[in-house]
Amino acid sequence: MVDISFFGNHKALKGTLTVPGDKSISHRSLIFGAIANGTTVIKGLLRGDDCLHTLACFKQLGVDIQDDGDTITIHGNGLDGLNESERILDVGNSGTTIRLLMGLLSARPFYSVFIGDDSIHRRPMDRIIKPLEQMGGQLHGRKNNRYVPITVVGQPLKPTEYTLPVASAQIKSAIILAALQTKGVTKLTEPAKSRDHTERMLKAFGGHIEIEGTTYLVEGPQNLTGTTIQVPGDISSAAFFIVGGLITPGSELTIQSVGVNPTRIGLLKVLEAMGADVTLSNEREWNNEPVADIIVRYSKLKGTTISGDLIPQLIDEIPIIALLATQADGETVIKDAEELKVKETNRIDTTVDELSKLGADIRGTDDGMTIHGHPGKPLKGGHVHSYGDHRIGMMLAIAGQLSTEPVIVEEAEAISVSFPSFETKLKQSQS
Ligand SMILES: O=C(O)C1=C[C@@H](OP(=O)(O)O)[C@@H](O)[C@H](O)C1
Ligand SMILES: C=C(OP(=O)(O)O)C(=O)O
Repeated sequence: MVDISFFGNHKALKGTLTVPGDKSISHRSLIFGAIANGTTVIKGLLRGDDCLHTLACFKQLGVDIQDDGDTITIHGNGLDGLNESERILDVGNSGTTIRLLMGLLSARPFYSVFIGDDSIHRRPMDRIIKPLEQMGGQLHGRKNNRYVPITVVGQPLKPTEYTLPVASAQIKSAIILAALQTKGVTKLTEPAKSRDHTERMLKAFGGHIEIEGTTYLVEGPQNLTGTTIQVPGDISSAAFFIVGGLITPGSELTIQSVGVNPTRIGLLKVLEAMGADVTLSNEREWNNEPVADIIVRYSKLKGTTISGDLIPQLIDEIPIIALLATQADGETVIKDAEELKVKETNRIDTTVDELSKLGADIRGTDDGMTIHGHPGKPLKGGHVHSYGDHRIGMMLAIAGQLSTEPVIVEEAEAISVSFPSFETKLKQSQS
């Protein structure tokens, strides 16, 4: 367990930077590359712990993956190129890895076992097992099929119609990966639009999916063809620098080549409502994914309400939005965000508890939190805990921009789950 001290001492954040590759897109590029026929080249893959676990799982499943330190090359042999792993598949801290691979492996003709870290052992897996069981899948987990360890006895599945209980790209993607291997048409409906990277990347690999609003039709079986993927920067990682710039007087930052997929830009919509000076430039597309440079300047902000269909578009950004709201004039209310309770930690509790320790005026609710902002009022320093949650760790590090004493983040090594170069980049930006 590593403690790291963060103390920005109100130093403006300045300059031009890039953030590591998008985590969701990185996982999917490895998955599709592994099950496609032919060569897939991935540039800009996130080398965070979560994606490295996905990569290691596919190596264990017998996929030929070369890594020259810059580019990943996968020599895929289609779905038949996956073979039973002799050992347990360890997903570490990564919910995306386990949930997407449960869907994928439920239709492969072999036996698989998954484990992960303590956090993964507390996160619900029945949300994946239920729809796959409806397709005839045989998956089992601890506590009545709810928790890891999970075993999967892969076999041919039948198509189904399923309505997701929550808007979740992990559930949607797990079912799509099973449906791609299943003869017939599988139909999914989600209550609100979740991130659509799987759908976009499926098309980049030559696959098909019909999308009508929040209903998806997948006809299987499908054969995919390897391609070249350039992964954009992760807006969920950029969010820490965007907020750092907005709350530290004198800041002006350009974050280059960030993914601005419409299902991921809830943060930008909230910032506009709060009056933030954030602009996009150099807009383009990489493999069906919109990309732009984001320019951020210190701004005076006002509180806002964040709820409903916007929540899935910014779910991972809520801890850092809570910090931002401490500096906005008036009240910020976040509701309809119960999903925060089943992330790496219960992010309602960990955000509220740790920001309260730093003197923030914040209160947890059943489905979110309420923050009373005090623009210009410094936060306190002292010991705070990430509880092994990378996003809580980085949010607390950015709080150190405005603290009167250093903010010492316990279990700060968790940050490498999604942003290994975070501390270095933050120090480089502090003018
Ligand atoms: O599919 C993905 O890549 C992800 C989906 C989201 O989870 P849910 O599907 O549980 O909402 C998000 O919180 C997670 O960081 C990554
Ligand atoms: C929730 C997250 O990831 P995962 O579900 O893949 O662990 C996250 O990165 O914030």
